[in-house]
Amino acid sequence: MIVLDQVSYQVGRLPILKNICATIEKGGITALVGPNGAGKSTLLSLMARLTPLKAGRISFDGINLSKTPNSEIAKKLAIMRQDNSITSRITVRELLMFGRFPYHKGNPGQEDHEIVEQTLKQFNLAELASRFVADLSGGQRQRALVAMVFCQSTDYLLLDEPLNNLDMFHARHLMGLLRQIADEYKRTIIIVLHDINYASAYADSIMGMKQGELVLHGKPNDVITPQNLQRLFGVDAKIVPVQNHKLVMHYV
Ligand SMILES: Nc1ncnc2c1ncn2[C@@H]1O[C@H](COP(=O)(O)OP(=O)(O)OP(=O)(O)O)[C@@H](O)[C@H]1O
Repeated sequence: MIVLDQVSYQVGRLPILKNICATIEKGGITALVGPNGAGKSTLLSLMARLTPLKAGRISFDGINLSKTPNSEIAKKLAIMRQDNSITSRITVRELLMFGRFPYHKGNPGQEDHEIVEQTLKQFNLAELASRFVADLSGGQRQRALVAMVFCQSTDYLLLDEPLNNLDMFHARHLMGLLRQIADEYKRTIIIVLHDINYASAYADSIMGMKQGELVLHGKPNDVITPQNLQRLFGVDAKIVPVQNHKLVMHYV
């Protein structure tokens, strides 16, 4: 369980996050949605301790994030950030093995190799395993980065817009895979999504942020309403039920 307790953040005098309080249950997928600049990436970055927390408290399974050594955090949570340019000449397979670093400390064993090979298959990356990450297309690189995060075998996976650059097939494949990871491997996934329909179709809960505030938090079918779409995005759109999910027809 993740507890966000009165989390605030400001840059200079500019408030970026305002008193965020939330409890995210263990297991399942939580989608973080909201307009550009709402503070989603900042919140994820604070949760991963990439940005130091200055106000409030964040805990994972009762462990206070601010008071835990990096080596312990690295086995508890893994993050894929939005800005993930990789310039060094490493292959996809090496990237995944890098994700295992908190366990093998530079000396991978049989289990590390098995996990990497299995993950390459799971993420449809076997054919790209020997390619340099820097030479991949944006979407291929994105998939490799999510696979690296998965390889870290952490309870919590924080993913900032992993569907960026993915085509229809790979976006759907990745969301299906994340669903499987949550269900079968009992991992907890917090994912920033811009497409609310993927949140509706694959997430267990949605947190909606706007102007640094958490304005809604609940099950997709409860929070996807015309009023909330208007409040969050300023959009009037028809909502259509499809296979028990509410899909937002915001294209027309
Ligand atoms: N270091 C910084 N200095 C100044 N402003 C910042 C800084 N980091 C973030 N901000 C501002 O904080 C706000 C929230 O940014 P953040 O990237 O968290 O939003 P987001 O919801 O992830 O947006 P997007 O959907 O566009 O990726 C934005 O207005 C951004 O300009």
